[in-house]
Amino acid sequence: MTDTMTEADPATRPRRAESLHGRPATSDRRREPSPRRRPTLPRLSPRHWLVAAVVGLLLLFGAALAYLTADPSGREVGLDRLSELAGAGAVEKATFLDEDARVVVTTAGGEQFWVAYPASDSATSALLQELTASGAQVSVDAQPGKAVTRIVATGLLPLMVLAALFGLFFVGGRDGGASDIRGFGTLGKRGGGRATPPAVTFADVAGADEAVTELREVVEYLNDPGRYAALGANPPKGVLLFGPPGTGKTLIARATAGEAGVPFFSVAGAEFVESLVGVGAARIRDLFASVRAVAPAIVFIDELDAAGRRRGGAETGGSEEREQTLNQLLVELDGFAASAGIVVMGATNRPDILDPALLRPGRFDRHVTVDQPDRAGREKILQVHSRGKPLAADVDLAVVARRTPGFTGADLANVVNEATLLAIREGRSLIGMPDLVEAIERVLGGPQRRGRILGDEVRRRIAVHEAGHAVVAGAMGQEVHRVSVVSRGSGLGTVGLAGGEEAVLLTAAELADRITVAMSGRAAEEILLGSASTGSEDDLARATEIAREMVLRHGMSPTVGRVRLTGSAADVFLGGQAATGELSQDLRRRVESETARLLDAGFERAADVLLAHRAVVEGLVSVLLAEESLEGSALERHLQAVVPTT
Ligand SMILES: Nc1ncnc2c1ncn2[C@@H]1O[C@H](COP(=O)(O)OP(=O)(O)OP(=O)(O)O)[C@@H](O)[C@H]1O
Ligand SMILES: [Zn+2]
Repeated sequence: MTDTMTEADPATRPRRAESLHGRPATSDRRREPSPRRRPTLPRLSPRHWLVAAVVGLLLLFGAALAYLTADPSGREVGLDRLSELAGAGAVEKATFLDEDARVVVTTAGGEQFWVAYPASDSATSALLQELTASGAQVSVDAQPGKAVTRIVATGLLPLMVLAALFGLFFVGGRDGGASDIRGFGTLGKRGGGRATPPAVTFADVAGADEAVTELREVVEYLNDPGRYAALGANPPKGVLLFGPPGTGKTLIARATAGEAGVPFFSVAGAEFVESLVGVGAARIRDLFASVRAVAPAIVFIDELDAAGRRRGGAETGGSEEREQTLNQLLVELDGFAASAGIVVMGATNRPDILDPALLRPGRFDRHVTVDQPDRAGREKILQVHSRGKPLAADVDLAVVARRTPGFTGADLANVVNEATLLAIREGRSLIGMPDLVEAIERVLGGPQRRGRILGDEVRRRIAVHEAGHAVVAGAMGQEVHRVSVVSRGSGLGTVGLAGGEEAVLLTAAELADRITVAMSGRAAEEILLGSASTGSEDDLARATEIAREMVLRHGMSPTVGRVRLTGSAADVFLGGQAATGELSQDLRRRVESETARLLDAGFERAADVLLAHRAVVEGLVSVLLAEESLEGSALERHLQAVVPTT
């Protein structure tokens, strides 16, 4: 059981999650500015190469023609005029341009003109002799450059243009075999995929161990799809990656393909939503046709929410198109067999707005959370990105990691990049610590980051809240396997508790414990910080729900009695609204006060534990502020003093 300090919709929580946490008063992380796209050089497909070749060849052809037809200097005169001048000894210089079939003549007076070769070769040699005899300085230029150019321009170039055009039609005429450059031609034609698997592997992904572990199954499946089919096992057909922008969802999907050695098709959800009805659906059909041709393969749909938005909303324009697109996507997802070896991975940071039909079994039924990295994760990411970069001896990546809480993988890649640029700009061959520090400032100052970073005070409050949950849960004998103040999905911090959720029966004492654990974050804030915050809203909602059910459903309140209050009024009550009618005024009051009493009791118990172990809580808070997350034996050591001995 994971207890997530969630601030968002239930849909954003990992399945089987129990939430003990709350939302900050104002921010809504889901409305974050859309993810930055790092500019990358487009990969050229054969099709693009061919287009480039045709254009290039045509340009060459034009240049050659211009060269060949360029006029020699001077005006043209007749042969007889030349003979006249030669006879008078007035020709100073005569050049026979063989390729142009012209004679360029300079007179004693410095005048320049040209004469076309006579009609026959013999006449031309006669002219040559005549000019030589006249005392003119005569030369013959065979113009080898022009000769070659003429052959190329009139023979070879047109042939090459024709060949390239032919290739273009051939490549363009079938699916696949193209790249994933966005916005060029139709999706079907460019296919989105490359037959060669990406070069990135899990080794290039750092600080996302949980996600990587879950995706190993996908790799295994792609390595041998037939085995899944033979065993009748449920293959990982659709995987939904969710997490904040820049946490490496695209990278992880690409690395999964690289690890499995299969082609990777990448498209953006928005590409399927056109204004023309039916175009998006046709693109999806084309895409999957190309994927089937090269399977096993991975299809990655970035920003899945753009195409997979909940249907039937009151939207203006484009909704019919969106519906058709979504339906086609569902048809494709249902259409391929377990042995097909096709895995569709979707990424979103708004799982709450996805159409529920997309999340059904057999579709996007595997959910992988891609978290913001914690301190250790950030250090590993920094290591990955500074691989092969010249770091000065004073650089300590652990220190950089400590200084960058809240930074995503993309932010950290940016930091290393900026630091490199700084060093280059100043003509240094090594990247120093000052460069990295300056780079952190620059990335922090960027427009994307400013809203996302949490102030020290808020971080401390989150740490206090989470430490409170952890210590109280530990004291209640629950197994706490992880505490973290790193935002997870849309949450602020988390406490991972083992077991519990699947219990068949729960005793009144166990329910009371749950209320106590839920109230403990709030209690810690009040005790250690002297005030409450909005961060406990979800915790309170949970605790209240449990308390109401104890009173109304399970007859666990002495004052209300061992009774199951049924009927619509009680259900309304359970739904959190004031009951009307059916429950008597008196009974209603008793239900209310019993609920409040159970909640108060839970709070008091939590507060008692926290007061008794205040030093443990404070110790945990400072470790959390430094390390950001704590698990395994390190966490065990911290909670040792509070865990009851059995
Ligand atoms: N865990 C990580 N390990 C190493 N590098 C990372 C990691 N996360 C992000 N990066 C770096 O940040 C870049 C951007 O990440 P990516 O585009 O994969 O994020 P994303 O979650 O898909 O974001 P978006 O929501 O913006 O699409 C990656 O190409 C990589 O360089
Ligand atoms: Zn909480």
